[in-house]
Amino acid sequence: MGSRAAEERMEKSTGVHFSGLRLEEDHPTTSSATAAQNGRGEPFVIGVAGGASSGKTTVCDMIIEQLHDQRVVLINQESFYHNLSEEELTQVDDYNFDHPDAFDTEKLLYCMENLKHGHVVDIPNYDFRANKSILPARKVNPSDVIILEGILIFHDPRVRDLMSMKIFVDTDADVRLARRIRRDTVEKGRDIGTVLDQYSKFVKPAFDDFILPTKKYADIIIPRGGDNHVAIDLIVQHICTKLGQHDLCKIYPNLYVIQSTFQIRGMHTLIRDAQTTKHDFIFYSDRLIRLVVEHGLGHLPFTEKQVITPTGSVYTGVEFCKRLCGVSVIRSGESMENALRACCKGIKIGKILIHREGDNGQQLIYQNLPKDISDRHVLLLDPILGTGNSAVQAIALLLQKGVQEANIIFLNLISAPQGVHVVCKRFPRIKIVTSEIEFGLNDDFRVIPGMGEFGDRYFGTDDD
Ligand SMILES: Nc1ncnc2c1ncn2[C@@H]1O[C@H](COP(=O)(O)OP(=O)(O)O)[C@@H](O)[C@H]1O
Ligand SMILES: Nc1ccn([C@@H]2O[C@H](COP(=O)(O)O)[C@@H](O)[C@H]2O)c(=O)n1
Ligand SMILES: [Mg+2]
Repeated sequence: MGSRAAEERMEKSTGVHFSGLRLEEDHPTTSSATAAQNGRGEPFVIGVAGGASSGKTTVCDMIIEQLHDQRVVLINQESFYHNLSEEELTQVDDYNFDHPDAFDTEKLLYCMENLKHGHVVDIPNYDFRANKSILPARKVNPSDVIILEGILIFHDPRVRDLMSMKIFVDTDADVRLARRIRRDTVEKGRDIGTVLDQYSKFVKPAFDDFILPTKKYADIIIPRGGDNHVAIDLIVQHICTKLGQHDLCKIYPNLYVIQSTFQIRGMHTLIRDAQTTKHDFIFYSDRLIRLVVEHGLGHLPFTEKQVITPTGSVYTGVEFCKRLCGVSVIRSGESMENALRACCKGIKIGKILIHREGDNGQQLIYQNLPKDISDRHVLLLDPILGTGNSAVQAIALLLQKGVQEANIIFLNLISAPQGVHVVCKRFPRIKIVTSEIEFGLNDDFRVIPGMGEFGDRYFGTDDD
């Protein structure tokens, strides 16, 4: 790809983003594409409803803290309170802030639509003391996870339809009232008489009439709010699983893309950068390869094993699968052998050389495989899955040698969707483990964005 084309691609795919957790003016940072932009699909939207002071914000903060390696943004329904007229402001005690009409839901939908399409949005900054929005608005960046929180966030079906997961925080009325009194007097500077009047006049009736009836829409009901660590752990686990799933994983259940973290994105950024030195390229490729290998090993069968610890106690664990070997596709695949040896002491590693003539004529040139390979689970090593043609040749050879299709785990650093389709359709029982799915292939059948000729960069045989 020419440098002009590369520049155009950069312009399209980057731009200034800010962590959704922070106000722009606090912590400007640059970050890379979000789920919506990197082809992983739309953001995962979570709705969190419940009575006022039930612990919604506390639960959201705990989820966000545990999702520390993901781009998450929290949007409060309270940001979309209608601004009161001067007259309403003079009689604010008669205003019902707990009725669905108190919110500008159209504006909320507009902001969500923009966020889902990858645009930065201005979210009003609501001031409870002034009973109105104040400037500056909060700049919110598109994120992988959007949490929508508010007493009536499940009321409007159009808002509910945005959500992939709905959580209702269920806390006793007396606890909610006690917390509200404390919060409104201490944080909002209100007197207790006003707080109690508002509660009996508006808050309690609205809870019964509008909030409680939306509990039926919840997928998960959390009793005890932020005290319920088990529920929060399970929610976080579920979100992580969903985020780790590339759309291709939904088509091919045997394709595993290791869950992206900022560390993994950082390593990919380095090895994909054409300016990265050979030393750094090897260092970060090795780190990523090790992760892929460890992940691949996790798909091997195991048997239960009990051992006695030095304290004389029984530890019930598992034993590694012993009938195992590696097979590297020469030459790039050899870069993965060290990581495999480091993880599996004394492992046998066979080799296959496939000559690439153009990109359709693949020819098997050389093979050196363990004699008893048919009895083994095989970790097939090739850092790049491009067209899938070499992979098909290599896998066909393994099957010819008697290896069970289900016993092959194909390990890649990066995989092009075309290669995944070719391999998974032809060999639906083999597993593919990869660290990132690429955009595709260019006219020369090279993976894009890719990282160039992996073998040349790793073994130092490129031009520089
Ligand atoms: N589990 C808890 N134990 C004690 N205090 C809590 C707990 N959860 C929330 N709070 C306090 O109650 C108040 C309301 O909680 P918050 O999470 O803001 O509720 P909501 O967002 O539903 O109005 C806050 O002052 C918060 O610190
Ligand atoms: N100016 C306002 C606006 C809203 N409220 C009350 O806030 C409650 C909702 O906020 P939560 O964090 O508890 O979800 C709701 O009960 C409103 O009555 C207010 O007091 N003043
Ligand atoms: Mg709140």
